[in-house]
Amino acid sequence: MDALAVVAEVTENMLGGKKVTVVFVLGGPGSGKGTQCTNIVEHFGFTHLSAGDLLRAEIKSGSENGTMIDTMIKEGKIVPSEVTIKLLQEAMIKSENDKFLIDGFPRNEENRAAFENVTKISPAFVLFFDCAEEEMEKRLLGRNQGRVDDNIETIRKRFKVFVESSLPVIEYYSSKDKVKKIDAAKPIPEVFEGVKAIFAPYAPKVK
Ligand SMILES: Nc1ncnc2c1ncn2[C@@H]1O[C@H](COP(=O)(O)OP(=O)(O)OP(=O)(O)O)[C@@H](O)[C@H]1O
Ligand SMILES: Nc1ccn([C@@H]2O[C@H](COP(=O)(O)O)[C@@H](O)[C@H]2O)c(=O)n1
Ligand SMILES: [Mg+2]
Repeated sequence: MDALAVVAEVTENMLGGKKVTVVFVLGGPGSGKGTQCTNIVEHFGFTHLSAGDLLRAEIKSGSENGTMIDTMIKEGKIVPSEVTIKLLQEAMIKSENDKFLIDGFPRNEENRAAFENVTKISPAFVLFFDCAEEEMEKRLLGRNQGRVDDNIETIRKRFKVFVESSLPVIEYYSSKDKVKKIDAAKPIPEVFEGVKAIFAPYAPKVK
C-alpha cells in the first residue's frame, strides 16, 4: 500500500475524532424507511437520522431557514444541500454512537456530491426499499401523522422528484455495487426479515 493510500484509509469516514459507519436508507415516499429504521435501531444499535425529521425540527426551532424549509417541504422539493448536511453533521458529532442510518438522504445528485465533498464520508452500503407507487400512495394517505406533505397533490410531486432526482442517486451507487435492494411491498415483519439478513454482520457482539 503506498503512502497516499494509507493517509486515505486513516482519514476517510472520520467525523469529530471518531470513525463512523454510515448506511444511506433510500426509497420512495412511504416505502417504509422510517418504520424499518426503528427496527434496525432496536436490533443493531444504529442511530437513526432522518433528514426529513431534522428539517421539520429545524422549522419548529424557529431557525432563520425555517420558512424556506417549510415552503420546500409543502412543495415536495429538495432543500439546498448545505442546510441538510449541516444538520446531519451536527447530529452525528453530537451523538455518542459511531453507526448511523441516514434516512432520506442523499435525495439528489447535489445532496450526494456535496455530502461526499464536505464530510469525506462514503456509505458502507445503501439500503433501498423498493415499492410500487400505488402501494406507497395508499400508505401515505393512511399515515395520519399530521404531515403537511401527506396530501395527494404533494404526494404526486414527491413521487415525481423521487423518479427524476432520487432514482439516479440509487443508480449511481448501484454502479459502485453498493446497493442492497429490499422488496418493501411485503408486510412490515417480512420486510424486516430481509433487512435483518443484511445487517447480520453489524449485530452487537455477545460477550
Ligand atoms: N411494509 C409495510 N406494509 C404496510 N404499511 C407499511 C409498511 N411499512 C410502513 N408502513 C406504513 O406506511 C406509512 C409510511 O411508512 P414510513 O413512514 O416508514 O415511510 P417512509 O419511507 O419513511 O416515508 P417518507 O419518505 O414519507 O418519510 C406508515 O403509516 C407505516 O406504518
Ligand atoms: N435530503 C432531504 C430529505 C428531505 N427533504 C425534504 O423533506 C421532505 C420530507 O422528507 P421525508 O424523508 O421525511 O419524506 C421531502 O419531501 C423534502 O421536501 C429534503 O429537502 N432533502
Ligand atoms: Mg420517513
